[in-house]
Amino acid sequence: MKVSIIGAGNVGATCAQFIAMKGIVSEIVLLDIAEGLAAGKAMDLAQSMPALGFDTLIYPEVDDYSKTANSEVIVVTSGQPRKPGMSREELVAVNVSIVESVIKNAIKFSPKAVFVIVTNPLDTMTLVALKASGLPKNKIIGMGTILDSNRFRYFLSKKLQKPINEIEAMVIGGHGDTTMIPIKELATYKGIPISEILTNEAFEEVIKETMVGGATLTKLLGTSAWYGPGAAVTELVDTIVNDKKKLMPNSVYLQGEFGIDGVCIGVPCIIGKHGVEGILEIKLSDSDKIKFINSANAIKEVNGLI
Ligand SMILES: NC(=O)C1=CN([C@@H]2O[C@H](COP(=O)(O)OP(=O)(O)OC[C@H]3O[C@@H](n4cnc5c(N)ncnc54)[C@H](O)[C@@H]3O)[C@@H](O)[C@H]2O)C=CC1
Ligand SMILES: O=C([O-])CC(=O)C(=O)O
Repeated sequence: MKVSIIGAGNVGATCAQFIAMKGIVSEIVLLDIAEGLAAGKAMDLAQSMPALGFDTLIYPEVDDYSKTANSEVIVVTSGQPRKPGMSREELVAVNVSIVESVIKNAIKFSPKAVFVIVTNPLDTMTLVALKASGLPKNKIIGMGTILDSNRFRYFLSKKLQKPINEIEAMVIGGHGDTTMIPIKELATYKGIPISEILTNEAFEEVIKETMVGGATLTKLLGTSAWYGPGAAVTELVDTIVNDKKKLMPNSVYLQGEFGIDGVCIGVPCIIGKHGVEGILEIKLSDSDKIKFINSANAIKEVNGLI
């Protein structure tokens, strides 16, 4: 089993690290256009294996896609990250041509792969990938709201002072500071609705922290995050490769679901070896329905720039 990661920067290399450490596949190809970067990261990672007890083969490549041939999954982490003070949407002009060229190169050698898109602005880049690939929509998955959901769980765990793994929560909508929608009704602690435990004011604070979670990290780090993103991609890749049929929110192309047409946006979907194997049209509150429509319209506006 082979996974190729295109873009060996902070997020791509962390994906390689976590995927290797979890032993999800036997081979990882780490490709970048920057001379030396993929080679250095792959060598460094390989030298960590004896101490940590894993032995995935990691092949570095500089722009030679033939080595990615017959990958089960292609992860696209190539492109610029934002700097403090920027929105993700401001990256659209610089990243659109990168994603287009990466997809066109990768698909020549792995026409059956499922593509996981990570580059921002995520929902627009997922649409760019869908169009550039010509693949059926189930093969193109944008990873954003898995990460947002994990951040929602983190801020809830901090507020409640409870272990994060006892908390379930989901974010849908766009992967943007103003477009994501943390769903109150689905947040639970040990199965108990968190709305029964937290005051409305405290819950709203958590929602605000979640929505700017990526921006907060970007301000602290001077560039955007990588551990949370790398872990979320790893969970998604594991779900695809091992055909887990798991319910997880991802950006997928909608054609009428939730009353939305022609955009990629985060919705709960069943993920397995064929990629998106179903979309679950959960019942939204009236206010979340409005937020979802506004989110889709905001994504459409950015899509208009490509
Ligand atoms: N969807 C999500 O949840 C998240 C998305 N991101 C996005 O992921 C992208 C990557 O972020 P980082 O890894 O932090 O950036 P980075 O700058 O550390 O790495 C990006 C890498 O892409 C490479 N690259 C650029 N053009 C390329 C091409 N044509 N072919 C191959 N490689 C190419 C660069 O040489 C660089 O090594 C950014 O757009 C960022 O906004 C980051 C975190 C989370
Ligand atoms: O914040 C960013 O620009 C990177 C990203 O998408 C995230 O960490 O959620």
